[in-house]
Amino acid sequence: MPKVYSYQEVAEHNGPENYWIIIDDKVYDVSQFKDEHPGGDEIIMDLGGQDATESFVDIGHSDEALRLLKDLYIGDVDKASKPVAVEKTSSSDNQSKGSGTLVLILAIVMLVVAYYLLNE
Ligand code: HEM
Repeated sequence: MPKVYSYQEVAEHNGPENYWIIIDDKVYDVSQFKDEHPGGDEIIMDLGGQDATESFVDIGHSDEALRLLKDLYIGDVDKASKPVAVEKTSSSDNQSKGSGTLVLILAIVMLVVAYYLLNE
């Protein structure tokens, strides 16, 4: 019998020591694998403690990736338990960083346009 974990238990493994993710109602311990992930560790850490089925499928991972999953499998998710929101501070940091860059680019574009208009 595979071990069964509640969404709450999985959500508690969202780093920095341990990262578990859910794909197709199965729980995978990706704490070590994240460092070897060809798609980068950041993406895995962002999804730590959460259901990553959609992201995993969207990428169109190869059969090799599916084979790797078998070694990381630790149990099933208890579907009777309630999905919980995982607190993520890093992704909101990234967002503000992203918009800061956008503002900088816009400012440079405006300066260049102003320069050309003034020199006409
Ligand atoms: C434990 C789960 C995962 C395993 C075993 C895994 C494995 C792999 C492997 C083997 C590759 C190389 C390309 C391939 O063989 O398909 C790959 C690439 C990649 N993975 Fe994952 N992956 C996992 C989870 C995820 C998740 C949750 C995401 C979230 C979006 C993700 C995003 C990516 C991306 C962006 C690439 C790079 C694709 C490219 O540059 O061609 N992976 N992964």
